[in-house]
Amino acid sequence: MSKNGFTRPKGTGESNSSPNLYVANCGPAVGLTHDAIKSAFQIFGEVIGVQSADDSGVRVIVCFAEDTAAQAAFQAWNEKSCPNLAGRVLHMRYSVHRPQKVNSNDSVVVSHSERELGIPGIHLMHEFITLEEEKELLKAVDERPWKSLAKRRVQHYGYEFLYEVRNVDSKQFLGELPSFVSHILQKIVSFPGLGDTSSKLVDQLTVNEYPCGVGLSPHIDTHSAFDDLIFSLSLAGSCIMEFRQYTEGSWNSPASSAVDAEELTKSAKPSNCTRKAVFLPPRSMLLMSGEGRYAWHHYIPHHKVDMIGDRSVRRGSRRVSFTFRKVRKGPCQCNYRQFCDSQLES
Ligand SMILES: O=C(O)CCC(=O)C(=O)O
Ligand SMILES: [Fe+2]
Repeated sequence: MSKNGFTRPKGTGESNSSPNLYVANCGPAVGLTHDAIKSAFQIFGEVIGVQSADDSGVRVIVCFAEDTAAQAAFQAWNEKSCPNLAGRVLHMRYSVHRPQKVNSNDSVVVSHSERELGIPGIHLMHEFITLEEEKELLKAVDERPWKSLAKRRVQHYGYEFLYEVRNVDSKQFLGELPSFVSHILQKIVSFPGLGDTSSKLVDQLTVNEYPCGVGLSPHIDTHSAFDDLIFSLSLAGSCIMEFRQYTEGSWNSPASSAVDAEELTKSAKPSNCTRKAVFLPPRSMLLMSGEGRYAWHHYIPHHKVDMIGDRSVRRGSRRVSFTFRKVRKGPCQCNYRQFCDSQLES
């Protein structure tokens, strides 16, 4: 079963009837975008969509509207050098969609883009880094010591994040962010639409490594701890991130303790909140700012399989995130007092 819930039908050969083709040796990692693949396959009939079959970047699922179009493509291009796709030899199989069972009570519409999500201040950029850069970042952190929490491992740079108080000790500077993230810092500075704010000069990095099925409790990053902009880069595996706007929330609800208090909120069924979610693929950069950063809780569900519409997406063996923030000097003066520890406690 691929991570999208597509699988090879029983039996072999061209007798199989399915509008979906699993196509190997083809994908963004070899310079073929999903759009380019879609237009190439469209000569056989309407293509509903092209999606990654897994995180490799070289295997895709091409979904046609009609079985006959998939058969025509299979006959013409399977195991042949394909002139419309840079002469690559494509390896194909028919594939069918078998959604996996998940808890439907938990369902929330999952968006693929910031526009669909529609939360002010939340931005998502796909393919923020290349596959090569992703590999190098993972190698760099895997060569450094991890600190084990109850269910995941972390590394902190710049300033240590103290989970008990959900804050940093701003007097304990650990040093500049490591050189292996220098090119990321440059890209952050030129993230579109940021303007001239000093909060893009991030100085704190938390690296989280989540094993498959581990998530993160709903929380708002403490206002008094960090400036307006929070950047989170996803590596290795995907997940969905849910955003919750509580009507009667406060800065530390619904979980009154640390971000790592997974058990506390694991079973909490939200009744008094608006929920939205976005899919975070590997190499994407999420920016939380403004209302999305200050007034919405963010949450990674504790699932091995995320439901995206009627598709099930199995999480990889791990997801590693790099969260970049700027430690706040002085109290937060945001317009979201209800969620602001600086303004409630002063
Ligand atoms: O893993 C992520 O993308 C988010 C991490 C996060 O929200 C946090 O460390 O506060
Ligand atoms: Fe967070």
